[in-house]
Amino acid sequence: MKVIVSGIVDLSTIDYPKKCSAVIFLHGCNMRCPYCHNLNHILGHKKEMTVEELFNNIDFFFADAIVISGGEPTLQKDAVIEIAKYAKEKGFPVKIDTNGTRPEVIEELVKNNLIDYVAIDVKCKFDKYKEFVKCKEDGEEIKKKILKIIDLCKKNNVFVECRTTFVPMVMDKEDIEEIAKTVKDCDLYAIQQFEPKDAYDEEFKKLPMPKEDELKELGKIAKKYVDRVVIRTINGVFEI
Ligand SMILES: C[S@@+](CC[C@H](N)C(=O)[O-])C[C@H]1O[C@@H](n2cnc3c(N)ncnc32)[C@H](O)[C@@H]1O
Ligand code: SF4
Repeated sequence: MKVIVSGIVDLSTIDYPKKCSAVIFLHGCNMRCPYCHNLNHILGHKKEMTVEELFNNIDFFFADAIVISGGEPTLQKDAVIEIAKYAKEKGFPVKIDTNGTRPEVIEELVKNNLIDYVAIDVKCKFDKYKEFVKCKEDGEEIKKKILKIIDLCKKNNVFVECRTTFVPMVMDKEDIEEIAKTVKDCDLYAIQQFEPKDAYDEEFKKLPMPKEDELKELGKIAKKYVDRVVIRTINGVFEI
């Protein structure tokens, strides 16, 4: 089988907490998040290869873990499973970044011991979802799917992070409060600093980057509900 890849990063120190990872960006996405800094690249680049060819393209000199990201990697179910199997056979821990819309793919990974870390993006308050990210599911469906993934991971001892990229002017503390209440059972909730430079929607390139202090205040709100909260900024990761 062939994997449709948009890019590979041989070494990242930020994509897998506390590890140096190689990141595989799979092509395609079922959302159109206006703030997304990857989507233009993902949609514009496409290369088909086998999993073996993919791994031969990665320089493993420093990396000690694999991150499967994108785009939305779960859209390529068989590819994700094969990549995870290949990585596990080579002894690498595997993390997947997902928007949460394909719990069945995460279930297959979890049930077959092919995944160590699941990071689920929770985009905004659930009643704003459809309009904000242009997905086909409504907010309630998305919420059920996200909760199913959290439950699966918790029951099978797979680390599960939820995270929100905070975009000023279009989100506020109510978004964070509702999300944190909903995902309270996850192992970690991260609030990420929006970087406007490469946003998919031109209008979002004009929005400001949220200040660290603002994110810390939001982190305190989230902390009322979730045991472990961090904020991720261009200056690093801060525990709340
Ligand atoms: C590009 S997504 C790919 C994985 C998956 N589709 C998802 O949405 O989680 C990976 C991460 O990048 C974050 N991200 C996207 N655009 C960003 C931006 N402009 N600034 C900061 N983080 C951003 C997302 O919120 C997500 O946590
Ligand atoms: S942030 Fe993730 S879900 Fe949203 S458009 Fe980008 S790749 Fe797709």
